[in-house]
Amino acid sequence: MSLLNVRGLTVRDLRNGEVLVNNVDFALQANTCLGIVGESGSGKSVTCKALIGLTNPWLETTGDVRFAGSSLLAAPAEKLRQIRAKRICMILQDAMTAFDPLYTMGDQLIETLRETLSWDRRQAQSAALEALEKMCIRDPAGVMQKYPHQLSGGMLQRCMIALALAVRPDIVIADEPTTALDSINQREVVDEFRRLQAVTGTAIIFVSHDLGVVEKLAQQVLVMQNGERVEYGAAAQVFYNPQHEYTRYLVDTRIALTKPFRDAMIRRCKISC
Ligand SMILES: Nc1ncnc2c1ncn2[C@@H]1O[C@H](COP(=O)(O)OP(=O)(O)OP(=O)(O)O)[C@@H](O)[C@H]1O
Repeated sequence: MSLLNVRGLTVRDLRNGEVLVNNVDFALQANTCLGIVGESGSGKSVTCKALIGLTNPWLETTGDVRFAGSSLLAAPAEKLRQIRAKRICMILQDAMTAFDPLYTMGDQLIETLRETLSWDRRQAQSAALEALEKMCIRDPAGVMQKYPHQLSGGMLQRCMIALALAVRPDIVIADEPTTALDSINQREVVDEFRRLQAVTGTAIIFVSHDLGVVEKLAQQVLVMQNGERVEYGAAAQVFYNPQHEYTRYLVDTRIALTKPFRDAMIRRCKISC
């Protein structure tokens, strides 16, 4: 049985009847990563938020979403809140807005762990430190004393992943977690997600418009366009033998974007070798 099973997920804007996500099916297996790709506005974020009841009140979600066998769409608000706190965590696009600028990272990590897992302060503090160490953050004690604005975007993303690591949810939903980062930090954050998966076995839904990033992480890929599922399957199949024209377009665009860079690097290497 899949950890998460989604059938006919549909999200409609009740104000104007617009269908934002239309009849989407997919599944997430334990200890795997599902990549959701598609251009801006294709419905990736709305899909993820709808799974865990985080959409605005004017959006109506229908279909069947089963987490470990039980329905998430039918779950009472309090149960859903508990699931979001402990079992399905969402990592947001912009790490800067996820943390409160008025508190140190240590206070925020410790308080979140205390509240979520009912730990005492010492327990939460050592778990936070351990999680930061596991994310290969140098001087974790120093980072705990810093305020968010004193840390880089990449470091804040790592702190968010560290928090997810400490909570050890069943599923982490990461919505474009590398968008705000430069390419070096992007690569580091992707490595952290790999580490997160290796250390905890957490299943990941990784949303991105960057196929290159998804290719490094995902075993399964869902391609979305205009709120519809256009392709879904094993990553190798989707990337190397795409069936749908739109997927071919995404793959070709990526090649077109990266080829000049790759060629330039090869030329440079040849000159200097
Ligand atoms: N809260 C909302 N209320 C109404 N419409 C929304 C809401 N959020 C998103 N939409 C609309 O739903 C559609 C899908 O948006 P969504 O944010 O899911 O796209 P996306 O694929 O995640 O894009 P991006 O890569 O830019 O984040 C868009 O047309 C968007 O304008």
